[in-house]
Amino acid sequence: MTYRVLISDPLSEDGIYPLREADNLEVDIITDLTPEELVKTIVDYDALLVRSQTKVTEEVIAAGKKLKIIGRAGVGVDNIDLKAATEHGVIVVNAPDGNTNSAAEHTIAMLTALARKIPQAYYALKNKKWDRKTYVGVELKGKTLGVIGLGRIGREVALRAKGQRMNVIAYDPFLTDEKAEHIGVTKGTVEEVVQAADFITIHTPLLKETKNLINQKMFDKMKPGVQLINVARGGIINEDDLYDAIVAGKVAGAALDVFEVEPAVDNKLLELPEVIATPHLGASTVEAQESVAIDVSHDVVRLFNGQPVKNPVNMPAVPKDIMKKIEPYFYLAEKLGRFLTNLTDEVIKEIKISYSGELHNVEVAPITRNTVKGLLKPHYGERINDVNAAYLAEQQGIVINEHKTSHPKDFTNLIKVEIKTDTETKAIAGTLLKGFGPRIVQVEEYRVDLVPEGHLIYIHHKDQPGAIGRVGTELAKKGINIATMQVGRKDIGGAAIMLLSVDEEVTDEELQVLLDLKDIYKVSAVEL
Ligand SMILES: NC(=O)C1=CN([C@@H]2O[C@H](COP(=O)(O)OP(=O)(O)OC[C@H]3O[C@@H](n4cnc5c(N)ncnc54)[C@H](O)[C@@H]3O)[C@@H](O)[C@H]2O)C=CC1
Ligand SMILES: O=C(O)C(=O)COP(=O)(O)O
Repeated sequence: MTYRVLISDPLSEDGIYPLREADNLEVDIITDLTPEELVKTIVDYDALLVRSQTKVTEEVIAAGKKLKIIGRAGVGVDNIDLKAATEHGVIVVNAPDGNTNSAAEHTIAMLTALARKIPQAYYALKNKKWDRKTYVGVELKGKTLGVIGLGRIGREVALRAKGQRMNVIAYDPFLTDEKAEHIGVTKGTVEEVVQAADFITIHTPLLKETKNLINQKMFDKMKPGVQLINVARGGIINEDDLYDAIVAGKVAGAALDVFEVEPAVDNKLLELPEVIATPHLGASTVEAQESVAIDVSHDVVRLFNGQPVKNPVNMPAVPKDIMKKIEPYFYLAEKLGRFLTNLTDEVIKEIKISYSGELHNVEVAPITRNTVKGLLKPHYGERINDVNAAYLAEQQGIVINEHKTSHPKDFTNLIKVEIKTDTETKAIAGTLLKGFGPRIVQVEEYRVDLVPEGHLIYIHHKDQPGAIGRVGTELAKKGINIATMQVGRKDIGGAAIMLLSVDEEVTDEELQVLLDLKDIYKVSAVEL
């Protein structure tokens, strides 16, 4: 099978070699598409690779009926509708490490240029003005840099600023005292940071919580003459409030790489002499572009080779060593879910999954996702996958509960799945037998030993002589071959089950014939 990859923003040709080398991928580079053109074009593609220009809206994602992965060759995914991607089962990956260094270096370049008014002086000189009075700057040494967002880039900026002999104070909700000490920064609240700083640099993602984080109220708390740098995202600093603070003389300067609306050619901030700017160049180095393109390309190749991706954004990443331990359970988990679908006709309210034995101390969320996927597949078909399984369950109001216990009675590992409706609870359990593969070992309250695959007929009957024989005879009459058979009962002469695996799918009419037999209460076909 060949998958088609659309690259809609300029990516490094040297960085996309993993895509070019893959036998199962066909790559098209079509940049500068209008939103309408993208909606039309995406229909034919299985993967979309972008930078920050392409807006991957819900409309684009919904139009991409074949779309399985969106790769962001960079960090910020605010140009991608993550909710829509998750809902449509499209995995989003990014390249979180590839441009850290370049963005940090660009921030320091902006900081230095701002302090020494280099762009303004350059512009004057190019216009034949030799002006040594207007462009007097300030030293960085001994000044305080406030860093808001001490993630990958913020940390690198802090370390470099210390090299300039600056004091660094930082705010990040995940900054611990130990980490602050290790990096050599003072930890503060966001208010403390803006109050203490001579220069403030922003390195958070653009989120609902960070939009307009730096607003009029914050400017009021800042030192007079403060200068700001934004190489993160437009909109984190409120542009109107920044404009007013500069005009009022509170803010002495701002260095902006990013803007609320890009391209930012008509932005009023650019009219102010105190504002220096670059057109979103933080990640624009040969090295960063090659690195981010390689990272997303590898993830696309991984996905289409059935391997787990390394940098998922809309699904938790699972380390390789853990994935190795849990991946063998995915098939079993999906089959347990699939089987359970047949056990109730009522609305499922809760799925409880209990993991025991070897599974009690590993990350089981991916196994849970496979169980939920199997359970909901009859309702969603191929639309459901690892990315959206939990989301779709949540949309249906189904509560998912995971439990872990260390000691299963008879198995080294056991996955027990129970579904609860308003009136009943149905259970199934399975294990992975070393050297033999997956087995279903419990269906409802019956012990079984069943390979979870193929066509099954699941029968509830009364434990009476002749019941099993009648079923066998009837199937023989129809020319249906029984490959394996499991029986289980509660008490002699009481409720019992038969689980027959047959060589072909049975029709509703054939099931009805079985249901009409004496002592047979319920018959269903289970396709695993
Ligand atoms: N101008 C450019 O070309 C580039 C811009 N960026 C932007 O920089 C951002 C940061 O990149 P990385 O450092 O790689 O990401 P990261 O994920 O390593 O770090 C972001 C940090 O922000 C923190 N944070 C989240 N909410 C916060 C809040 N309300 N206040 C303070 N901190 C908060 C997080 O805890 C995290 O530590 C990206 O999201 C992207 O938008 C990234 C690369 C290049
Ligand atoms: O990685 C990021 O978040 C960036 O902002 C870089 O954007 P770009 O890929 O240069 O359009």
